[in-house]
Amino acid sequence: AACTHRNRNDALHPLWQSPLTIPGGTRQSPINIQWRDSVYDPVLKPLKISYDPTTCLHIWNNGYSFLVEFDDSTDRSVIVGGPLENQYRLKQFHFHWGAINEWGSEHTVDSKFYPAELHLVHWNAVVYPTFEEAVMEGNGLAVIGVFLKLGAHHEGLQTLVDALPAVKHKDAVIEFDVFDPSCLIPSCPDYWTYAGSLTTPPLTESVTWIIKKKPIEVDENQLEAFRMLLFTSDGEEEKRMVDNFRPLQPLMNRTVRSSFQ
Ligand SMILES: COc1ccc(C[C@H]2SC(=S)NC2=O)c(OC)c1
Ligand SMILES: [Zn+2]
Repeated sequence: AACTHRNRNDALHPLWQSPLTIPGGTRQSPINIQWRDSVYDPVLKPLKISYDPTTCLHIWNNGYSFLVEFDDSTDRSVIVGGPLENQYRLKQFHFHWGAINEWGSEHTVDSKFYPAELHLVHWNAVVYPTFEEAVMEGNGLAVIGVFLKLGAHHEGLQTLVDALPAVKHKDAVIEFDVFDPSCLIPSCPDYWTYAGSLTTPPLTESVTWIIKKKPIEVDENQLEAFRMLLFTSDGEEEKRMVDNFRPLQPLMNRTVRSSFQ
């Protein structure tokens, strides 16, 4: 079902009024990760994650997803190592999800969709003066992708879920002042990495993707809480915020590397 869902009118998908592809794009995201085609790279280091929970600022509904934004004016919440040459600063995290549990993730593994996918967005503040400039550069961003699968209740996610009714409508924002997003990242160190892009406009090819092999488990109520958010502003005709993921893009001349054998 998911595959027909994706093929039917992808270009007309509500989220993609703008052109689906960028002219000359050679490293677009998301992609299908074919496990057996990924290449183990022994040179890849473990990813080092150090987040300061007090850098958390607020949650807001931007009309595409809900974002938790961080104070990225200093190096208090950073990642380093893995495939990265520099240290990258945490700017925000957000999710992508489906209307039903059969699909929702942006990346797939051996053509399997997960019900949702978490993106933790970081930028290269060592080389670039601002996030906006980093967004335009090949080594500007590093995004950690974490798959969500249906299973046990996730305690750490619940604090976030409890705040969602307050940001039901587009442009709603609430203060969210202490949260450590490392509780959303599996302890298993294994990941895939490849060179890709933003998955929404401007679709710039500036992302080093780090996709965790292990998903986190969340329960049905927690996924349903995502689905009660709205794409629309207060007062407009309600459109549920679901299926906010981009269709799969061609791998082209890329290799997906794995940190594990
Ligand atoms: C202008 O710069 C932007 C615009 C949009 C997003 C969010 C997109 S990109 C991604 S990964 N997932 C998403 O939903 C950015 O995130 C880095 C950066
Ligand atoms: Zn995303």
